[in-house]
Amino acid sequence: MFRPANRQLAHSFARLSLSATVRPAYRSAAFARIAPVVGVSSSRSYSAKPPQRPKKNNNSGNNGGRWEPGQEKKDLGENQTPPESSESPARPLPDGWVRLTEEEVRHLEYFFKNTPPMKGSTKFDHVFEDLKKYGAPLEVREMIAKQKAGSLGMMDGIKAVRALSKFIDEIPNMTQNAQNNTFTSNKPGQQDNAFRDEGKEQGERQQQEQQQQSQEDQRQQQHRSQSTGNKENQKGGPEPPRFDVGEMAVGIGGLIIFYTFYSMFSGESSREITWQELRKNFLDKGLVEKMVVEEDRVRVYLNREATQSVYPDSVAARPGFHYYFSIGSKDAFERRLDEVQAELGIPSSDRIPVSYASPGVVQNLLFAFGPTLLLIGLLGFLSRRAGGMGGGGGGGMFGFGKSKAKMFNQDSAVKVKFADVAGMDEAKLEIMEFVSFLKSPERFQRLGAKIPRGAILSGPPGTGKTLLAKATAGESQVPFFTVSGSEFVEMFVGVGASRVRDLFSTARKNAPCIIFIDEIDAIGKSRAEGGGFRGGNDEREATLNQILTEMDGFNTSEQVVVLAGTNRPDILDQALMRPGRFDRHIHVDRPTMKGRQDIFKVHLKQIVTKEDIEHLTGRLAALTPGFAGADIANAVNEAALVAARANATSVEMIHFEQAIERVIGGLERKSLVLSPEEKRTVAYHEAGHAICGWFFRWADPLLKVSIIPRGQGALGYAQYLPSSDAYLMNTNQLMDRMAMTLGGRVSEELHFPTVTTGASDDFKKVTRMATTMVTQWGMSEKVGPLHFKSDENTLQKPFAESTAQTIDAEVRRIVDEAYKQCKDLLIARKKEVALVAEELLRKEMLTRDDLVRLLGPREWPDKEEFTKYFDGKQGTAPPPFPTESTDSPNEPQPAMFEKKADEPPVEDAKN
Ligand SMILES: Nc1ncnc2c1ncn2[C@@H]1O[C@H](COP(=O)(O)OP(=O)(O)OP(=O)(O)O)[C@@H](O)[C@H]1O
Repeated sequence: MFRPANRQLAHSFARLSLSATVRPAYRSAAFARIAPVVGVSSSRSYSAKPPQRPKKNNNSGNNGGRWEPGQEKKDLGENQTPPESSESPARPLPDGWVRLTEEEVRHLEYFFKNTPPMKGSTKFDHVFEDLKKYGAPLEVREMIAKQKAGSLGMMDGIKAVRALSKFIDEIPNMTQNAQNNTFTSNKPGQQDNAFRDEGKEQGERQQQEQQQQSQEDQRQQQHRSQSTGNKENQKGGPEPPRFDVGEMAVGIGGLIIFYTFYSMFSGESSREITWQELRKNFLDKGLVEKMVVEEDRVRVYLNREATQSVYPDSVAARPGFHYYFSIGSKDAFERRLDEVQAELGIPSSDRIPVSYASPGVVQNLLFAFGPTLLLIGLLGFLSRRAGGMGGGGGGGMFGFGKSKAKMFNQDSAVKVKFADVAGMDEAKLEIMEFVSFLKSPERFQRLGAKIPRGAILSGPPGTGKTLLAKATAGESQVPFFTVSGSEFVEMFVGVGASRVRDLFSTARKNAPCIIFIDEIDAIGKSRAEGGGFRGGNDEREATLNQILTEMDGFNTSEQVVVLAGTNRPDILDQALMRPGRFDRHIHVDRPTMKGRQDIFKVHLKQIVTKEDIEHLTGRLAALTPGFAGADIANAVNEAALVAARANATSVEMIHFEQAIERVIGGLERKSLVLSPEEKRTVAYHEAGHAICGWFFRWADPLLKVSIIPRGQGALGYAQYLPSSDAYLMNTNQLMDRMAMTLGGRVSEELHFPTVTTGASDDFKKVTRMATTMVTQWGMSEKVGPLHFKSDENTLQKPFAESTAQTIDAEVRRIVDEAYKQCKDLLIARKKEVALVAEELLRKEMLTRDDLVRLLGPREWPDKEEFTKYFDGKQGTAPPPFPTESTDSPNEPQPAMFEKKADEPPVEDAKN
């Protein structure tokens, strides 16, 4: 009767078996765990027959009664079902089971009893009995055959255990049916009464045995029967058949594991010997069972049982062990063996069988082509990885070919929406089309419209190109891949292209989705650029070509939108911009006054402030012409930090103004101490700028003038409110601006015996402005309406030498005119300059109100936003917008400083 406890045991044993066969390192540990389990079944009381002795050869009387090789074969063919004894008539077996031959069982038994650590043990005797009577899975027979051939592997053991565990799984059915006195086979509908018959038969036999056995055995038997919980027994009925299928399976499982494990890992499995040793030790004593010739050597298989009796402690008798010796030629070996056998008087019918192992076709082919195939495979693998030549990138060597794009999807969601992007209504409108395409493509396809492939977002840094792309993904609710153009560039050729392939293939898998390539100019530069100075650009070109190919590869229904951001659309390859690739070109400019106000509103949402938002944002927007969205975000955050530093409960106007001042001019340099003479020079220099700004009609209205050093190298500055949204400037405005810029130096000339280096940056601006007027804006009569593109990277000038001279002369003329205009004013207003300079020396910083107090109201009407937000009632002092500065002699000008000074027209002049 199968006991649930045993079933559990059997299952755990099957699991344990697998791990034991798979991990040889745990050999002893596994065995230690197996042994107690096996020990459970050893308490059964089957009668164990003593191990059979090797049969003597009765056919040949001339060999001294030694063991005759081939005897077993003759008596009992290998793998041949033994003739059933009268005790055990043929009975059906479970599916997939075979009845082992006597020789096979004996082989197993011998293995057990001669392999440490089970040497001499009789604990498994009942298992061998079971094997004889009930058979075993076919896999066990195959294992035995392989072990004999020396090719038993781990998989054979695993297969056998699997077959057994399949059988174990069926045990509950058998147990159930056994209670109803029937066992069912695996096949539905087919009755298999193998174990029922076996059980009955065994029960009867055991009852007979029990009568013959000693009293003590009987008591032990009864005790055991009781402990199995047999119901009939408890009821006091007749002794039932004591057959326990689960217990038997556990026993066979243990046997399989032991057999596989120790066959494979029981130390030395072969040893070379000489022909002389073979002859003296084994041939002469008749211990050789067979020989197998393999190429240039011969395996010798000894009859183990005979060898064991002759050499009890030798390794030669160990299961799975064999000797081998080398041969010069097969003919010579056969001749020699014949001679020896003739000498020993062995009749030709009993001679040692010799077989020839042929390596087989596959093995031959492998030997011939294996190394070459391996080499080709290795090279293919490496080149595939290095160049990422496989479809979809394939990873690249050490992962180089994999795209580094970051992916955002619904989970790691892009939370940005169009509402978070302010001040670029037209750009939003344009890109909105992509959203509707991604959301409802059928609307477009129905009318036969081709879907736009992508768009280039161009514009100055920080204007919100990335933000806009993210918002597009956020609105469309699709995955968003973002990658920077520079991430495609690597030192290995082909990696960029591979990454592009990988990116697009991932995107296709995640369609509909958006790819955003930031700084596309890193790879998308015009291939014609660079003229004769090219070199090392092949990798970049290959990457660009790959992008072009991938974009061509989209079919119109593929919902992958490619957006790209750049600050330099002018240098992009024209192939990128053609229809069918980046169809749309969306320019995102610096925000207008209204745009800045909206952006301030977006960022002020997270700020605690009690100010009136409408007025606050208007004033801040007016103070920050030329600011990009990123500058605004930075200024707002800076204001909150300033307020926190001052322990304020809310961020106030003063904090915003200080923050803007800091963003524009940099940190105050309190550590920079100027001498009184230097300070005086700076004061007169700045006063010169301030007076020009106050009295020239077309100059920008002054907001603030200061002589506190800030940032890198600015010793003082005058700040104006430029005509922020003016995109056109006339000659008058340009001349006034140039004259105002020269005001610092002219003032120094007028008030000091010598001049300083402080006006260097002013000269640079004036020269650039004048040059642009002559060469690009057609503001010189002599040069005329011509545009000469100035490119500092090219050595050739786009004009003749004579034109160059004319340009030089015209630039000089314009600057001279501005200088004269400035000098005339400052001579006329020398007293006012001194007035402002002395006040500046006293207070270090003057506001517009101070100037009104010192100079009277400005003669020219102020701009509307100026009067609206700077009426002197709000705020302490207008923050700086440094348009003019006094340079320190040695230090470079801050880039920010210069840039703001020329907004917006001179920015164009750079091109
Ligand atoms: N129009 C805007 N509305 C709101 N915030 C903005 C806007 N433009 C920029 N910002 C802020 O500036 C930050 C930086 O902007 P973003 O990275 O999009 O600029 P970009 O144009 O892509 O810059 P770059 O050319 O240097 O890559 C944004 O995270 C956002 O906080």
